[in-house]
Amino acid sequence: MRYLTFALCKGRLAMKTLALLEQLGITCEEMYDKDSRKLIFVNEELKLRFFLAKGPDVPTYVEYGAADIGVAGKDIILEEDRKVHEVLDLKFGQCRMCVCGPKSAQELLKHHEVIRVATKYPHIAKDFFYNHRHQTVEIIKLNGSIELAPIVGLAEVIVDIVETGTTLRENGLDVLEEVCPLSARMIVNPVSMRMENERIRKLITELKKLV
Ligand SMILES: Nc1ncnc2c1ncn2[C@@H]1O[C@H](COP(=O)(O)OP(=O)(O)OP(=O)(O)O)[C@@H](O)[C@H]1O
Ligand SMILES: O=P(O)(O)OC[C@H]1O[C@H](OP(=O)(O)OP(=O)(O)O)[C@H](O)[C@@H]1O
Repeated sequence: MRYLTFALCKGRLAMKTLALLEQLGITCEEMYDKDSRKLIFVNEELKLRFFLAKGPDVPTYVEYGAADIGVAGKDIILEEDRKVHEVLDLKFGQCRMCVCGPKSAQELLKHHEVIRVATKYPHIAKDFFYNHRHQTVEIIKLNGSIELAPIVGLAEVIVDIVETGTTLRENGLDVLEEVCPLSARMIVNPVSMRMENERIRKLITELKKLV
């Protein structure tokens, strides 16, 4: 039996993914050691391997087959648009992709003005404004603290993740429009899906009972 390799996201989703796998008896003790710099972990008994990667890299590993299976946020899956099968909504990491800004920007949206949109997700933002709203905008790519952009005058609105709404509230911004709901998803390499069908199907079926 060959190893099945899992690519998991570092950060917010990591522990929840491990906790879910643990419920199926899939454990990887070494992975919980926060001080370790080790990147890949093996469960010899089940012939599984796990590694943690930066979120946006997870679909890349899965598309190329360097990982058979991945877990990543729907935001990342949409933004990266890789050739992978999305097989399961894991239901944790729930949040929303939204257009946000000061209340005053509502008018600019309403009149389809050519506004500036700051975001960590240029692909999602472009698709939403061009294909859904049929509005021409200027997309400005940022890498974090997106809420700053309308405050300092870099953009009129942002496209970003909203979970509790605290960041928006504390910065005097509002949700102006919802783009889509998000949560963690399981993705599979298309070739692995065929070659390791039985093992992967079994895993999906067992996970489905838990989520
Ligand atoms: N409040 C939230 N903010 C951001 N992402 C969230 C939130 N709630 C759930 N998520 C999910 O968690 C994933 C991001 O987790 P992570 O901790 O890696 O955040 P990040 O800020 O994007 O990472 P980094 O700090 O490396 O830029 C997202 O892809 C999303 O699907
Ligand atoms: O609605 P809330 O519960 O406040 O969560 C949403 C915030 O959390 C995320 O930022 P993150 O902490 O990942 O920092 P970043 O902006 O630097 O990526 C996201 O980009 C929002 O800013």
